[in-house]
Amino acid sequence: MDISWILFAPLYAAAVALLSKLIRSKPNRKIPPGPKPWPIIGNLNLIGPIPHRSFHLLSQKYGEIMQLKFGKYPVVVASSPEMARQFLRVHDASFASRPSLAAGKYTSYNYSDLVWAPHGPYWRQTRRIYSFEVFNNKKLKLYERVRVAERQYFLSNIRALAGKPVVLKDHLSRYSLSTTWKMLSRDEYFSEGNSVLNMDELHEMVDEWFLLSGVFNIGDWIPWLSPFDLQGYLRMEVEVELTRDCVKALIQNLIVGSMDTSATTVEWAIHEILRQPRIIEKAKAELDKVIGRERWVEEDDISQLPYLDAIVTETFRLHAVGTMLAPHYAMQDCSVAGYDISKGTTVFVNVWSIGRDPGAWDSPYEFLPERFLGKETDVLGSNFALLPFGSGRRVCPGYNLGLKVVRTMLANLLHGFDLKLVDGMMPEDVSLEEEYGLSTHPKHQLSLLMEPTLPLRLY
Ligand code: HEM
Repeated sequence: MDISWILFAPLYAAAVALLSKLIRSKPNRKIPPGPKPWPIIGNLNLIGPIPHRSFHLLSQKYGEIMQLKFGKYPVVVASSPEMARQFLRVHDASFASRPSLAAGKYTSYNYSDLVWAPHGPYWRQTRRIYSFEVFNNKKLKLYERVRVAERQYFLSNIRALAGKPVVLKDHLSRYSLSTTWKMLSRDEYFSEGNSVLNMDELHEMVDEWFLLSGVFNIGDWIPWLSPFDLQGYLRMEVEVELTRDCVKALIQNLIVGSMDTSATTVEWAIHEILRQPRIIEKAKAELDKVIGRERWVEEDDISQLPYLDAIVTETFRLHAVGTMLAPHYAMQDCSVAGYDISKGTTVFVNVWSIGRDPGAWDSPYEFLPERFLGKETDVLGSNFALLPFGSGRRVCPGYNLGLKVVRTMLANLLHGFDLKLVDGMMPEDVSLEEEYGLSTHPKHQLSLLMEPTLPLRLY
């Protein structure tokens, strides 16, 4: 009996499967260019510890829209203002969801927060609560006195440390957090000696949230590896014992949103201007002229301080804390700029690349606030070359508060203190190295001497 068919049976089966797959696959699909994926890992091997830089390098080869595979899942990266516009404005409705990554499951009570919630009725309702109950202009104005009181506490604390090196980051985070917390609860979230919450624990929680939310967890993309938790991220689950998950997740957003983003932006601004003392001199001259030496800078003064505002805008350009926004997710098949993007694709808008796009910016790698002087520059999502808060349906709902805090915090630090480097450090030694996360920080924290410059009764 001829039994050769037994040997060839697996081959026949494979050929039939391939044929039926080809028949089922959609004809003439045009996929964005990108590197060839490996079996199992796809292109994960190309992503280094600072993913926006890895994407940036790849985009130089494959272009402003490219497609990779993480495991077997498609990932598209937009790296130009026009591609950002395509995903966040032209096709916003198709890409306004989030992928179901481990970060959202473990840090945000099973996607119950606003950052990780998939697009749908729950997300819409929580967004409405944020917009009307927390961030509307009237409410923000009402709570200006809270921000002023917290600012005073922040500035006095720093003044008390005159002559000693100050790790500015800790004070900045504490100030941002206390501002939001008191607007929400009218309560002390911590106080020296009698603490409701321990600041170090809270810091740890926020740092973990941002780290976990930003990481590329291998188990997300190669699901059969997820039980092994190869990078150890899932073991780092945030340990806060609370019960009502949705409320907890939303409050958690307010805490992490306010504590890290504004403080990190100011931290980056200080790193950049310490490298160029002329910028500090120019900003101080403007503050002396407009504000004088007898008072602090108030929120309403900012429109009179174009140079200060230009420093903030330039910081957003080079150091948007969300270097790739939060990941977006295709809810349906969609054609973008002539390419077919499949339902289920994760989309990253590489704001880090866009801020350095030579087609959009002169001398893109130079920190040059002057480029914004005499121009109306939008940072809230209509200028796709500058997207620190994102754009479209998922634009940051806290931008109004974030902008107020960043601008006044930086203005008052420059107005009320001389910032001096310690340990013989020279301006050019100030590091711009990054530590990646959902918010990207300076890798090396700075210690500074902060000498008061206004009459002491003001502190
Ligand atoms: C300088 C300050 C801030 C910056 C640069 C910033 C930046 C961002 C970015 C880039 C996104 C993602 C947008 C996208 O995925 O397309 C975002 C979303 C978000 N931000 Fe902010 N943010 C800031 C302040 C705040 C504050 C103060 C809060 C709350 C207290 C906040 C709460 C949120 C929330 C809840 C989301 C998720 C929105 C959604 O997915 O629908 N942010 N932010």
